Amino acid sequence: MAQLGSQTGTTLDTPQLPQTIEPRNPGMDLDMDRVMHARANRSAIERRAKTLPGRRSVKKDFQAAWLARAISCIDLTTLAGDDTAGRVLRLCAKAKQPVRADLLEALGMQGLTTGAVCVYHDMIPHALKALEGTGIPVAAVSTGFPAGLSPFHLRIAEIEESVKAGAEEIDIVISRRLVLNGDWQGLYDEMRAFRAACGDAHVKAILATGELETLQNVARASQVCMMAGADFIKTSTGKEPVNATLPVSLVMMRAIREYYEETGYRVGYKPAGGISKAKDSINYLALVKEELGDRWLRPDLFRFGASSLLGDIERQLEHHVTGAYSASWRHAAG
Ligand SMILES: O=C[C@H](O)COP(=O)(O)O
Repeated sequence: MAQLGSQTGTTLDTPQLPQTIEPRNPGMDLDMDRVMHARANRSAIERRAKTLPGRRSVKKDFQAAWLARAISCIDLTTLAGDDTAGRVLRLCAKAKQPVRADLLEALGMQGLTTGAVCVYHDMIPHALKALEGTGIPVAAVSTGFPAGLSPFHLRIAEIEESVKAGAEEIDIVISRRLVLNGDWQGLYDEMRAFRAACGDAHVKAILATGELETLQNVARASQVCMMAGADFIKTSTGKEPVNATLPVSLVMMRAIREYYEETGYRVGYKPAGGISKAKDSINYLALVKEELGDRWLRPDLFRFGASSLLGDIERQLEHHVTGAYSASWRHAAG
């Protein structure tokens, strides 16, 4: 596998998981001082975010490795009302072999898979069967996804059912109204209960940032969910009018960094919704590298929630192999 590098000249090794898997985030008591201290200066965040797209220059030799890393971090997703077993089987086939075999061979990337497959509860058995023996985990969205407005006991029961069905990762949605009302104790208690219902499964907390009104709310909700034991914080369901953005990602990554500095626990990050271009995936990976460091550039701490990103990455890898880069990609890659 080629090394991963950036304009800084630094390199990373292969995208396999490290020997030591991160311990689960045990959470901590709700610390209201820290919650109220969590702030986000919108204009400073937006200024910084504007410097990102187009400035990232990934050397040509490293481009395929960056894209391979992106693939290894995708939660390959189908979350549609008309999902069928057949669609989930096709999705799982893509997760197992994300790129054409001849391309993988030409790039020396045999064995590459996506990070996980993400489906609704009813699709878990189909995904598990299709992924048997691959080590690719099944993630299930839960708690009345995407609105999260079903009765609380049913949201807990849904998590328990999905864990029982074999999902190793549960993507819960928080109650946005708790954030909008500044009810941080309520959010903490809700997240704590979701965490407990997940048992040994990893829990990703979807904040639905496009509905939280301010970046300060995003910063505070991130802190509260981590204190309550979230293993990942995730931007969006993909169903809000505004989903993952770079400014929101900056705020959430900085919250993760603060939590790590404070507690020693690494919480993962998952931008989701509307990420469909290979060059966008590079921007996100570069941001993770700059804000959190290389350790977060692995599937146990970083995922893209994406239904259509893989197709564009495959096209770009094909161009890489044939040498036929598109003009826009050349520009984005520097
Ligand atoms: O969590 C994943 C998102 O729902 C995927 O959103 P997308 O279909 O815009 O890629």
